[in-house]
Amino acid sequence: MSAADIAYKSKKEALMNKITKRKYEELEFTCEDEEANEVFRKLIIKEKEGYPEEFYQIYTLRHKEQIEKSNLWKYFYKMPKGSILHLHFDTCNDIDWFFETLAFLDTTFFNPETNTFKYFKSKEAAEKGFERLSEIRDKQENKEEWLKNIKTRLIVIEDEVTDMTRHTWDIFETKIQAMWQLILHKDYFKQYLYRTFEHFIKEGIYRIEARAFLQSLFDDDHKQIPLEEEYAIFQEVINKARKNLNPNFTYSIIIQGLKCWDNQQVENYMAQAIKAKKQYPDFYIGFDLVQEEDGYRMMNSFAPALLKKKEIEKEYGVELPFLFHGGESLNFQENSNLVDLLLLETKRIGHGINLIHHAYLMDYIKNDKICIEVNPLSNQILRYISDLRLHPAKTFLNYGIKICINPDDPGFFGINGITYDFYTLTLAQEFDLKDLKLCCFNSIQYSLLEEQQKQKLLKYWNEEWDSFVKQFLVEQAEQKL
Ligand SMILES: O=c1[nH]cnc2c1ncn2[C@@H]1O[C@H](CO)[C@@H](O)[C@H]1O
Repeated sequence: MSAADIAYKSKKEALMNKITKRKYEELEFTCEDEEANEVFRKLIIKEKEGYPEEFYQIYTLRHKEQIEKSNLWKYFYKMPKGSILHLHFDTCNDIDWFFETLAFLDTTFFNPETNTFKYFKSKEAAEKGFERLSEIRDKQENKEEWLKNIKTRLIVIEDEVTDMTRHTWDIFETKIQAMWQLILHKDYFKQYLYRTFEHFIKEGIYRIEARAFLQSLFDDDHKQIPLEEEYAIFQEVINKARKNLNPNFTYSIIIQGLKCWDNQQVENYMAQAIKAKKQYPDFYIGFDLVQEEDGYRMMNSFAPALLKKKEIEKEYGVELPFLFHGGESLNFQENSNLVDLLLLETKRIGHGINLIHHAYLMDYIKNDKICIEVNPLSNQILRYISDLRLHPAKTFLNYGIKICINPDDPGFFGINGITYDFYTLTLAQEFDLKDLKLCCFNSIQYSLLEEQQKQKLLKYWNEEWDSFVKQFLVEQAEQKL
């Protein structure tokens, strides 16, 4: 090698060191991590060979069954993933389970005209148009076909995702709301929530920060439940999960309001949210506004209401951070919500897709360590990114921006848990094991856990991660023999 070659090589090495240091600044890798990473990188390329080109496009979940049977699925499933930081509390229904447990109870009613489900304590109490679902089923000649069809009322299906004559958000919102009057009944909700926990905890999730409405649960007479009772219901299910599934598990709520509200409604709701935080500070941990971002007002129009937060916080003597959705948009001129999110001091950003187009903000977001909650399959199903290879996740990651991987509304996408998002994003963008370790680490590091608890969870996750990597290496070595 010539002197010039040697100099070039060492210059390149120095540059690469600088780049990786910036990307991994808060994280360390063991020798086993490095070794496993090399194996994993090759396996990902091999795994990709099993799928056709269209795997990444438009509706990747059409390959759901093949994904579950793939060589690497079990590793993705078992990987200790840390936290889920972006999930809507009411969109996790495990459809098959629902039809086995709750759908045919005497209190489950359905209106075939409006396609809505609703709880009624008795037949006499049922509103016009609603029939017991079990009685509707009993009248069917072909029960199997009917069951298959009714299941599609609760999820977004491929035909809807690909039907360009319809706006997916309309389909999506209608289907979500069709379940509220049933699943948010206090007794149904307890079972539903526990089932959600089971899925996530089995997949190596130790914490969930879910977006939820304040006081959305109701009793047998459809009366809203007081905050104290609602809190008690959540705690009962969380404690059961801690006892039966994992004692390290925690669940907190980011209170979500709606973008269709006017500023007075937002302000009043925010005040209620701050009051709830004062009462249960570990449980109610943040504030957000949801719904289709470009379907309603822009964030700067909400600012007059949102800026009142500091005043209200002072009054109650607590702080309730903003954790806003933002940049879930393909409108680049009209939508500069990300700028407003920075000014409003959001702690994290849900989605952040159009940050690529407001690239002048990337430095601020990196330096302020504002974690981006990435939701790959949601972005594809809601038609923001049709090809997962073009998702900005890896660009953010390589730039040094903190990201974590999330499922957003898994039940409504017809899946359970978070593994599908991990798997499909990894294949699409050729994430390696170090990238994934970073995403998992970020999901704990940028959670809103109180510092001591966070350190404790990081330690636990680290141990789980190390044994996962060791096991992976052992199995890979055995396969080679
Ligand atoms: O990706 C999203 N962006 C914005 N809002 C969403 C998204 N997914 C769900 N919701 C909102 O959350 C409610 C359920 O809790 C949905 O009805 C929808 O308004």
